[in-house]
Amino acid sequence: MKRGILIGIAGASGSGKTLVANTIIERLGSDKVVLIQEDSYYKDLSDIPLDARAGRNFDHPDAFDHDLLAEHLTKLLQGKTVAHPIYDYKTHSRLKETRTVGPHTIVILEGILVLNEPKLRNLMDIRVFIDTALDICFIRRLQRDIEERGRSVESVITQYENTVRPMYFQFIEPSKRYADIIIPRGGKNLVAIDILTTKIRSLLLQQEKINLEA
Ligand SMILES: Nc1ncnc2c1ncn2[C@@H]1O[C@H](COP(=O)(O)OP(=O)(O)O)[C@@H](O)[C@H]1O
Ligand SMILES: Nc1ccn([C@@H]2O[C@H](COP(=O)(O)O)[C@@H](O)[C@H]2O)c(=O)n1
Repeated sequence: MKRGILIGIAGASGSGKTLVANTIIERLGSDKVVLIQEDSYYKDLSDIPLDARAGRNFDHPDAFDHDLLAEHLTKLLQGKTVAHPIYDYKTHSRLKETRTVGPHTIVILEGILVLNEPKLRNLMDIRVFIDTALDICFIRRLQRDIEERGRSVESVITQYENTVRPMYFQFIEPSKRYADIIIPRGGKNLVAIDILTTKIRSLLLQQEKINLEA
């Protein structure tokens, strides 16, 4: 039986998905809410040489283990515990250790391709797309990837031209059609974040009541 609610948040890399998700979680202020990131489910590339890994296409659906992600989401929504993988962007691989994630009433899933993938989309109760201009996304990504993901200016630009931008137009932007809510400008659209937080709070109370009565 389904005991949880799944909110999916998609959008370009750097559009503000993580910021929107974390702002909602902070505002809800409840330990019944957990964030799951599609990025944690990138396939592990530790079996290929380190210098060959960086050239891979990380923006194509095949780069992700969506079967494992769908399995973990299904378990979390049924009130079960999962061994959530931990991804390292610097080595393009999964760490040996995992994070134990227990049941939560609200699961927020964020990632570039979560609306593109039917097996994820079909599990969602609310589908959100963050619609931020691509040039703004690129500037944010450039800063973040250099500061947090160990990248150089040249590598971010090359990756953007070769894979990030083309895959956005092939897979991410078309998935906007599946959204229930489209949030323009992303992370600091506080009106949209407030509306979504209010809706999620009401779903949380409703689902908690159902779970108590079950
Ligand atoms: N509206 C905004 N204004 C300023 N900075 C933002 C805004 N939205 C996101 N950022 C910053 O841009 C970077 C990328 O945002 P993030 O939420 O990680 O994007 P995504 O998860 O979609 O890749 C982060 O450093 C974040 O703090
Ligand atoms: N080893 C990797 C794995 C992923 N990426 C890039 O991350 C982007 C998705 O993450 P966001 O937080 O930005 O949504 C995606 O566009 C991949 O290109 C990477 O560079 N290296």
